[in-house]
Amino acid sequence: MISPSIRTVTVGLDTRTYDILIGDGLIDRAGAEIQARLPGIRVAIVTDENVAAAGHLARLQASLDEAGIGHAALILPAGEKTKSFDHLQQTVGAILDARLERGDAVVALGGGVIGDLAGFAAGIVRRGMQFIQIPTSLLAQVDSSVGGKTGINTAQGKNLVGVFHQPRLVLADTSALDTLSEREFRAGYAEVAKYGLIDKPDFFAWLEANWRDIFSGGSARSEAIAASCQAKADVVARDEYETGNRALLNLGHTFGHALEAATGYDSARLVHGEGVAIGMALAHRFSARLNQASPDDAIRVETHLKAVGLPTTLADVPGGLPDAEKLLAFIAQDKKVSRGALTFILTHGIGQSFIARDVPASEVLAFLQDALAGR
Ligand SMILES: NC(=O)c1ccc[n+]([C@@H]2O[C@H](COP(=O)([O-])OP(=O)(O)OC[C@H]3O[C@@H](n4cnc5c(N)ncnc54)[C@H](O)[C@@H]3O)[C@@H](O)[C@H]2O)c1
Ligand SMILES: O=C(O)C(=O)C[C@@H](O)[C@H](O)[C@H](O)COP(=O)(O)O
Ligand SMILES: [Zn+2]
Repeated sequence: MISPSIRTVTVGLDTRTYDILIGDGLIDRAGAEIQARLPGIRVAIVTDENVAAAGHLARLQASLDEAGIGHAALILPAGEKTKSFDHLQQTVGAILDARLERGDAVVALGGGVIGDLAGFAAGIVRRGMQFIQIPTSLLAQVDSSVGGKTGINTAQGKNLVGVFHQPRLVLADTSALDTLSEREFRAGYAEVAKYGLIDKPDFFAWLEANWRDIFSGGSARSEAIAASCQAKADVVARDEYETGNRALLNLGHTFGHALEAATGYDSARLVHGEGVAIGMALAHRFSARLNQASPDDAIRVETHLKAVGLPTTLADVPGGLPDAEKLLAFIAQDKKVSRGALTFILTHGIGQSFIARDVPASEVLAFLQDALAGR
């Protein structure tokens, strides 16, 4: 069934092993791909207004009809604020109203917001339903659809409520990216660059040379998506529940998540990938300040992120930020905090990240004060 133009990356998790299929036109083949793996199921599609308006919902529904798969759909507002208790309740209600059984599937058709929310609902309705990811943003295709982290935000911080719940299948239709805005494509690129900065210096150098081809939809685009999925699959297969090195995937997120919370999850001001871009630039600068890395590496990271049009400093966040103490309070809610001690992903250089436990809050505070003052 799988054509040669479709790439497959496998996430190896014993009996819960699943495939990520990457290629053009997969939404139109979704019905057949689902029927082949989960015969006889019905599905609840969860999507958002932008994705539906771009025609992807209709394509998916037509494909499900063709395969004889019964379906219901819930269309939610677009944007980070949708990852909320209110929308979780609405999603759970819609799945139950559609009378889906435990063996039926929730299908997330959209970006990471829809994937995280719908995945959480799938993880808790009837104590765990089947879950299928059809990611339509670059960020979701390279990161959020893989690995089983699901959840919602609260006023206290990002992703503070959720469950691990792996999908049974990921269908990354690269043609869906043609309707994505440039801003959102750029934001997703931050997570692509992240894999290079974590432990793949050659991949980062390749991105520096090839990012234009990735942005213009050339062959480098699907290559970058597959490489990113492979990088994430390798980490998840070794450490599904983040008891160790999976935390490296959080590079840039300790600062980035605090910024998202501090801006009230207002997607007009800051989206996740932009927060991650600023967070990665800060993590490299903070590492240099703590004499862990050369300042030249921090400059190299910032130069590349700026070249693609991503924000890299606190001053790049429109509308102003709270003071350093308040930002530190959000950081103190991070899920990597252990017995009160802050954990950061720091680096010894490009592709040499490491988990730093017990980072003194006083160092973080002084760094944030300087960063807010533009020093
Ligand atoms: N679970 C994980 O492992 C993981 C990993 C990374 C990020 N995340 C989460 O993912 C979220 C960010 O994901 P995102 O950047 O995809 O945001 P998103 O879901 O808000 O999507 C970005 C925007 O693009 C629109 N969109 C998506 N696909 C489209 C398409 N094909 N055509 C037109 N418009 C389209 C959406 O409507 C939205 O406005 C954050 O909440 C973040 O915390 C989770
Ligand atoms: O999958 C992971 O593990 C990641 O950390 C990937 C991140 O890009 C993603 O944003 C994730 O949701 C952050 O995880 P969290 O545990 O800090 O909420
Ligand atoms: Zn992320």
